[in-house]
Amino acid sequence: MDASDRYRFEPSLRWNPQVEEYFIKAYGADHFARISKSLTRPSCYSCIRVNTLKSTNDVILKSHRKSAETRQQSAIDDMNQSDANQLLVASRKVHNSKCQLPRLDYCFVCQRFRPHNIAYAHAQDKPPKEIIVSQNKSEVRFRKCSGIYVPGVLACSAHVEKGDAIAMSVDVERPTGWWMGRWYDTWNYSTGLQTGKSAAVICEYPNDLQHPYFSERSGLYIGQGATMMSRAGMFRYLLFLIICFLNFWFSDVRRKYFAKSPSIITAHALDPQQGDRILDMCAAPGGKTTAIAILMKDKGEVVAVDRSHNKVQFLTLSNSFCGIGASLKHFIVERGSFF
Ligand SMILES: C[S@@+](CC[C@H](N)C(=O)[O-])C[C@H]1O[C@@H](n2cnc3c(N)ncnc32)[C@H](O)[C@@H]1O
Repeated sequence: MDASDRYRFEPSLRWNPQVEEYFIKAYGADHFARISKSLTRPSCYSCIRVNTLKSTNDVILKSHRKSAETRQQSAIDDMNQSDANQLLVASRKVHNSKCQLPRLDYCFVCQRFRPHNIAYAHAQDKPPKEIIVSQNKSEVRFRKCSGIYVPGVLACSAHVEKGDAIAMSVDVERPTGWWMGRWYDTWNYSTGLQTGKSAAVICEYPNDLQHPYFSERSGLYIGQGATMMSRAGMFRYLLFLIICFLNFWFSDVRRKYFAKSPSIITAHALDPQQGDRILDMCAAPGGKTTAIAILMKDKGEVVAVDRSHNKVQFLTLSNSFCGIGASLKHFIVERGSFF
């Protein structure tokens, strides 16, 4: 395939005709076309809900701003003269502000300086270096507007160095990685729990990365990123961020202080009061459960149920880490199915 075709991606949405007609009537054709196009791009902001049982919006906002400045400075310090520098620095610039909606003043909005900063067509003046990632990982990352970590990488061009601009493609034929007759999915990004066995497999033998037939792989190009480590580094480190793809980071503000979650609106619509008894039927990973418990000021009763054993375990762990459930009369997390 010609490089000019391979490194171009023009995502578009196909709507159910009835839904499309409804929205066109509601918004007008032009406005709806713009909305439709925006939906093919990563969101340009994220909403952070502060755990008011542990901290306040002001404290978190200040700490987050400070760490964003530090990261930006370190990106500038790190600069080698590669064409990825601009991308790196731009992707680390974030602007945070308090949410202006009524009763949501304990949330803040992180907005990127250059929204939708993604190059869907690669500069054609030289053949790009490329990374192929698993479909599963790219979807998760795309939804969350974040980076790609080592376990999500299936193949990587030779001579990739830290700071290189990189074409990112998705292996659309394989949903995840394949090893010894079974699919692996080493890192659960939503829970942050690592399944030790399969992760070790990749570490000892990063099978796909060593394959010589990289150039024969088919991959759907989805955009450009900047590498945070060299190809050699990928063999050494297991879980490092490898592509800074539309990214902003929260790793240095600890999880117990906030959650990145739009569930907050749902919790407000429910309007839970202190002393209420609330059943959350499909609870994991706990976005609404924790939002509800916080609105109840941790006083009352919440029963959170999910059918997935692993997710229930994580929900229990993360809630106690967040200090939620400590003073609720009952805070029960169970495995079970409602439907
Ligand atoms: C989209 S997530 C829910 C998100 C969650 N409410 C929050 O705010 O973070 C859907 C969850 O429903 C669970 N689930 C699906 N079918 C279920 C069932 N029949 N009974 C209980 N849980 C179920 C899944 O395991 C999954 O964790």
